Amino acid sequence: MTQPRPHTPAADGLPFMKMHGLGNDFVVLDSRGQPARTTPALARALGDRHRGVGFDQLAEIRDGDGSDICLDFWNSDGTRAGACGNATRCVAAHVMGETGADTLSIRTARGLLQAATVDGVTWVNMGPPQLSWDEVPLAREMEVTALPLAGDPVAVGMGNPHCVFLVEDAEAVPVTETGPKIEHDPLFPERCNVEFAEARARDEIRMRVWERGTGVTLACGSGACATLVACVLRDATDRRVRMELDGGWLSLDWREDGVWMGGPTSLVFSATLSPAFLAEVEA
Ligand SMILES: N[C@H](CCC[C@H](N)C(=O)O)C(=O)O
Repeated sequence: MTQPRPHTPAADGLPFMKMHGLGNDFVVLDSRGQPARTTPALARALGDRHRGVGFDQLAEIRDGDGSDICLDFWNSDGTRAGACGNATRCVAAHVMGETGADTLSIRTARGLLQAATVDGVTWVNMGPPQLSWDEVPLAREMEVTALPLAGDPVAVGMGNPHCVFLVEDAEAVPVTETGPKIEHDPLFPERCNVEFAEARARDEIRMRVWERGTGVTLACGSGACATLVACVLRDATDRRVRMELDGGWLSLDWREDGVWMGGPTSLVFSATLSPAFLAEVEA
């Protein structure tokens, strides 16, 4: 399809923002007041770091639905992600900056999430963990703390599936070798994100991640939440920790109402996709 869409005259292209949280990087489309734009083909084309823009996830803001905004997430392989903690924080910081409010409600595939700015830091409640086999989901009925996998990992749903390994030394883990094997293990019918967590103290965790549909990233917010939950279930840490990821530090707090996560966010630039690029994607 080469016809320009009515709400974006060809001459204007498609505006987007590039953001990151701890180096977990995002292209953000703001489709409030207009039809959603993302297709699997657009996500793949934009996610190409050589011929597109490059991102770990694409996030698309839409008009609120009983919430301030709605947010959809895509991986660079064109698949959807039900949750993305770092992009949620980045978009929340941006929208709260626009309105001057210090709280925001965000509807995602996972449900309604709350964000808040406290002392200049953006926090998001990623919701309560999903700890039954069919919520994660796993292939068949079992305890999420008793998976038939070497290394005795814990499965945790945070709106997307995670498999968390508690390890002695996170630096020594061959993430690019083990990550994809676990991502595609038949135990996870929707594949999974894979985390390797070293509990350094009751209040500190080191974590490295392999993301479903993306690969190694510098950070993963929903993965950080899943990691905290796994460490608490194994009694390796308390419910409130600092976590070091490859891209920096997050604060996490598993409260009654869900897992809260706070940390830095950054808007890198705003730019416009050329009509020629869009026409190529749509061709
Ligand atoms: N980076 C994201 C998670 C992406 C998860 C995605 N790879 C999936 O398919 O679930 C985060 O900060 O939570």
